[in-house]
Amino acid sequence: MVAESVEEVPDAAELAREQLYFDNAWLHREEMRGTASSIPRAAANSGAAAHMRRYAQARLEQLGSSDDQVAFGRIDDESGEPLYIGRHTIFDDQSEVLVVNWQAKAAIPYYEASYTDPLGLTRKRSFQCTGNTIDSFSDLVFAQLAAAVESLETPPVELSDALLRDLEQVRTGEMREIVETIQAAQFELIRADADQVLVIQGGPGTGKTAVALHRVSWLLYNEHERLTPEQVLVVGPSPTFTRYIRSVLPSLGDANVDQRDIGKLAPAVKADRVEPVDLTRLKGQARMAGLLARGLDQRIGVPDSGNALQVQVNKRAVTLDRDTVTRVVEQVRAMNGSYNERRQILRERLLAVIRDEIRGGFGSARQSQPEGLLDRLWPPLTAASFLRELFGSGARLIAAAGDEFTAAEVAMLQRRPTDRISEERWSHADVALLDEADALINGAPARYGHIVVDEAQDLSPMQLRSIARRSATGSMTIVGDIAQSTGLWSRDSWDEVLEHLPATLPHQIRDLRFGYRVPRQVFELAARLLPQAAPFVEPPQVVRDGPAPEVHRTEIDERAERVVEVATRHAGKGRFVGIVCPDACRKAILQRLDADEVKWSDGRDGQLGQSINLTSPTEAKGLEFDAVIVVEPEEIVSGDPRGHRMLYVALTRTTTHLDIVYSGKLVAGLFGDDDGGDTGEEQPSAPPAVTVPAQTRTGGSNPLSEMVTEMLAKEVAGQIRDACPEKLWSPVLTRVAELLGHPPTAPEAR
Ligand SMILES: Nc1ncnc2c1ncn2[C@@H]1O[C@H](COP(=O)(O)OP(=O)(O)OP(=O)(O)O)[C@@H](O)[C@H]1O
Repeated sequence: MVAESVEEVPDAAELAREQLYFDNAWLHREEMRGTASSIPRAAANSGAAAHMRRYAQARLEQLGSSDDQVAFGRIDDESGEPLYIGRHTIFDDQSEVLVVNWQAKAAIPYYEASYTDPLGLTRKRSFQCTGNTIDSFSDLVFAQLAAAVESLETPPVELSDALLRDLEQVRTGEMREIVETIQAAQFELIRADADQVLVIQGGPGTGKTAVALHRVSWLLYNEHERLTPEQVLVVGPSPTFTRYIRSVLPSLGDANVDQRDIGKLAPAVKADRVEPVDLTRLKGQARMAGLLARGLDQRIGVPDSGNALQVQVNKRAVTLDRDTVTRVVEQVRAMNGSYNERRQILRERLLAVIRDEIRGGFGSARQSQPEGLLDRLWPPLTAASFLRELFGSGARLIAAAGDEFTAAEVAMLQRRPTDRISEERWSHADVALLDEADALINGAPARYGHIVVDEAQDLSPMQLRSIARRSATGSMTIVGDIAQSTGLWSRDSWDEVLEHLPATLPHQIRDLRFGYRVPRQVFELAARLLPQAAPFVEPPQVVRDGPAPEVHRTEIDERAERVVEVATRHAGKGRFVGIVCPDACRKAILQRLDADEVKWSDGRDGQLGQSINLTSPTEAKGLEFDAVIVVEPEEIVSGDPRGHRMLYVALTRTTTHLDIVYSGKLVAGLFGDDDGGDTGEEQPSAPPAVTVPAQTRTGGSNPLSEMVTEMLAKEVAGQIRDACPEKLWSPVLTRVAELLGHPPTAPEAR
């Protein structure tokens, strides 16, 4: 469990001294801001001025706003020399550093010093400010901390008040930077070597996304000679997620990083075609890459038809020698390079063949039109036209499939093309195929020096290939949680992801163990799913408490009303609310929201609103809300091949409040094993959360289950008592047991 850290209370004189330092640093920062603003005025011409304006703007952004506190921390080493840590470096008139920025190597001990290894520090101070006015500060004095810890049996997790305060803050629709409170284990990953594939694995809310984004900022600062913001790509699972995280890097001063969702990597198409699950899965498999490569190669060749080798030279038809053309085509086909690069080479070679053929008889070869012949030998294609023609032709598909696909799979891939290519409708799975085809036809896309992939555990092999081909060096940060891996590509191991990523650099898988988002009471409930969802995963250790989850049992036709009622109650208290509901319940809830004129936002639109948001469990991945309402958990479980994982995701989106609204069955195992068939009346709230540590949640008695049993038993007893005389109680109970399929054990046998 987490222990209180040893922190000193500030004294007034020291506070005043610190404020003087802050005021002085503030004045110097203002001077630096003034200098930055005047840079464009020094430009010799308008071109230079534009360039300098951009530079000045970037410099001003780096320096933050006038209202920002100059520093958030200070470290003192054994020499007694303090070092102030802030978001931006501040110099005085003699170019001495007054405040060092958090990414600087000198700031490392601020994050990584601990009572076991203080890294030469005697003290770490954290400031709480309003603007640049220090309200208070707290100190960790490492010698005192070590002494205090020695007296404890279990070493504590060091948690500062600043961290706990930060975690308690009300959330908005956008993720925030966490530079003030990054924890040592997180910082170690943030500054891990760039030359690797670093996999950050961790339970919900362990800070994986936050760490990956701060890692980008760290690398941009410390590796600036080889990495610019434009050379970094951050890939998220959905537009909503990308919007949710998009302001973190700009707020760290790194605005030009390319942040996109996985659907936006390929050539732009509208991907709204709905396809059967089997087809989506087939299209995501890596062997589709072979099919596309073969299919494209099969578009090249010398046609049999009579006039195929005719070209017009100086308005006269000339037929080229078949053997010669065939030899040239085969030579070019065997070359390296994209389809279009080689097509260009073939054009040049055809001109040479024409030159030889006419030997000056029909005028110059330059007056020939080889385009028609070129198109017949090597047709002009775009990714979309190639894929449309491939899927539209059984013969082409069969030839491209070779031995690697069954006849049934080929039949599944075939579809009738639309009359016009602009009318073609593409599916999500097609997007990665279009990207693969585009790379084959036009060559590799723009490549990046470092790529971050969030929620990587769910991506298809074809999507992973899309990402891999954008990596210039193999340097990547892969983020996710195997216990949250759901959908068609749910996995039990990172190896299945790594096999599709570049292997030019070594990889390592690192765990984050502390859960910062989800309060203990909620996590203990969610963790009950883990033995079934991901038995091999060690649950994170939660760091704070919150209110117990509430369970609402309603009639099916009152379910939407109850959901909206709970959501508006939370929203009324200024909370950022997420309704996580399976598709089957969605319509009724949104109708109810509209009927009640409640302002809400649709997670499918790619943007979260400030108040009530409606999302599916899949869309909710990676997001968080102050209050989460999970609707009909049983349907969430049955709606995904890894339904228990999906429910685990849904339940762990909250930073504070969790409500579960259901009308059917409650998922077996969530509240114990006996609650699946409960038919009781409304159950206004769940029993309080158990205090069993997550690590010991399996085996032994189950207090939550006992409480539910007790509650339901009392409810049923009340109904029987009200409904019939005492002499009927026993036969009624016997009949109830029979109806449930469990004849009661004879009393004497118990
Ligand atoms: N050191 C920290 N200081 C302050 N807040 C933190 C810290 N670490 C994590 N958090 C907060 O915890 C919450 C969860 O973080 P994040 O979304 O990065 O977790 P995650 O591991 O990616 O979760 P999930 O697996 O659910 O996507 C965020 O609100 C984040 O700001």
